Amino acid sequence: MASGEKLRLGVNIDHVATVRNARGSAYPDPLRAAKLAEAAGADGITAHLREDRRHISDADIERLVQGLERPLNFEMAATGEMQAIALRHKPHAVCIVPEKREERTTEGGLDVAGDDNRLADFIAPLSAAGCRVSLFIGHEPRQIEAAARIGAAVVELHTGAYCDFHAEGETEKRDAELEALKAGAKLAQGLGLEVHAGHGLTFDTVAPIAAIPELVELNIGHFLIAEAIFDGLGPAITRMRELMDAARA
Ligand SMILES: CC(=O)[C@@H](O)[C@H](O)COP(=O)(O)O
Ligand SMILES: NCC(=O)COP(=O)(O)O
Repeated sequence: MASGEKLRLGVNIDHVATVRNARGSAYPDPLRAAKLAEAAGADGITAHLREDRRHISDADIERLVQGLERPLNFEMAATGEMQAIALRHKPHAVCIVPEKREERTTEGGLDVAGDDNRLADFIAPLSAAGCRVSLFIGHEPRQIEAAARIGAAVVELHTGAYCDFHAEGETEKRDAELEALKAGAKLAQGLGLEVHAGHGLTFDTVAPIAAIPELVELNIGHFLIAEAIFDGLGPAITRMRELMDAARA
């Protein structure tokens, strides 16, 4: 990141759709939340169209593509169905995420090193269509090296374990995870990858991650939507922005 350039905040609006779907109602509307997030300073909007459609729907993606001012980061599994949807909409960014049917949330990163030929073939048409392809991975060097080898433009490092250790009071494990994320970010940037991070970040955990100088973008969702219940989405995003900027200052 060039000095003075701000760390971007991508706001993930998946869990607006989770609340909507809990009652099968038409509200709350993820596009309305996304526009509010843009007005509050989000640099982009992230939405994960899961194969089981548990939150974001195909119609949500359609409306986000039509209605957003800022770039859409479209998260999806590496399946033919999702590739066709991405190629139809050509969002600014496509982030490939591993999915397990029964998981509560995205548990780990992609095994790029173990699936490199298939993933190389999978991302090639997306890159050719002008989408900035990102791979959601752990901080292990072999995964980062494989991401660079297969031609991804971006890696997003999974911060879930760091956040979980923090919540559980496992400070030694949290700090070890943070060090590994720092090393991973450095390695990825050295290999020419743009480096993002996200998953599970909160007001309490964001600063040490935002301070990692190689990071260009954080994607944050579940906590911001939860916090919006108490303070509103705009103020929650403003506060997150302040914490990110302070960590960079
Ligand atoms: C890939 C990622 O970290 C986000 O998409 C996050 O997982 C939100 O979606 P879920 O809560 O469905 O996992
Ligand atoms: N890719 C991570 C993301 O979009 C947000 O994850 P979370 O903050 O909802 O856990």
